[in-house]
Amino acid sequence: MRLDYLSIFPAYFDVLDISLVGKAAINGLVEIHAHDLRDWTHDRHRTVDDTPCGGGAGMVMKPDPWGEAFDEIIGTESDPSVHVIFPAPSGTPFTQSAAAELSSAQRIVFCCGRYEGIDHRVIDYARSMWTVHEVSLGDYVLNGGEVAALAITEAVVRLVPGFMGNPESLAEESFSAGQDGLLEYPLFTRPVSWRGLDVPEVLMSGHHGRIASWRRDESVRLTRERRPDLTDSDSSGIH
Ligand SMILES: Nc1ccccc1-c1cnco1
Repeated sequence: MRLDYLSIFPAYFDVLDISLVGKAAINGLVEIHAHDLRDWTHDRHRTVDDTPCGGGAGMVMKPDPWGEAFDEIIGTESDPSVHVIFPAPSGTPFTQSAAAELSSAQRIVFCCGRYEGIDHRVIDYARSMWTVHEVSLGDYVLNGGEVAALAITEAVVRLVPGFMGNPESLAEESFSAGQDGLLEYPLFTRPVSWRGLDVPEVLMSGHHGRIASWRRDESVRLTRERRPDLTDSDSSGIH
């Protein structure tokens, strides 16, 4: 899988060389390329923004640098196998199932907007050429798409076959299919007693049936408490 990042702050992605994703890059599972959008400007100030047509506050990212960067990084041929991701507050909520789908992609290009956003024709052009995803991480405001791109990268790459040492651990995580769309149950390890707090006895009983039942009950309780929106979804085991 090749991952490209287009940003006016490409140094954000240096962290990928040290994180878990870095290991995948080393063993050849993942190829990381970060690019400075200003490399595709031609004026002395390396300008990437301009005032919004129709007025309004702030600045909008000009289409030209993006178009020239696309030509060089992706090419000028249409190819639906290339996934282009625009993190944006107006995007579709990013989910674990979207991460799972993207984990089989051979090529993902992250376009990290800043200012008030990117000239919409950039997205329209990208849609005419590749498979485009405008995605939001949640209902809050970031200063740009870089942090969202890092989060999406981690969610996707850890699902790439061969990346996780123990793929079985993926099955029991929150939002994984194996978890029935429920939140993960509380976890404990040694010591059994810590600052007057004890591991639930059932987990020390060695009775696998009771342990599984306790874990399921805890997942259902937590999901009902914190994510009632998940309790009605078809994927959750509770209704
Ligand atoms: N607020 C933002 C600004 C720029 C690019 C993405 C976002 C974003 C993504 N998910 C939530 O916010």
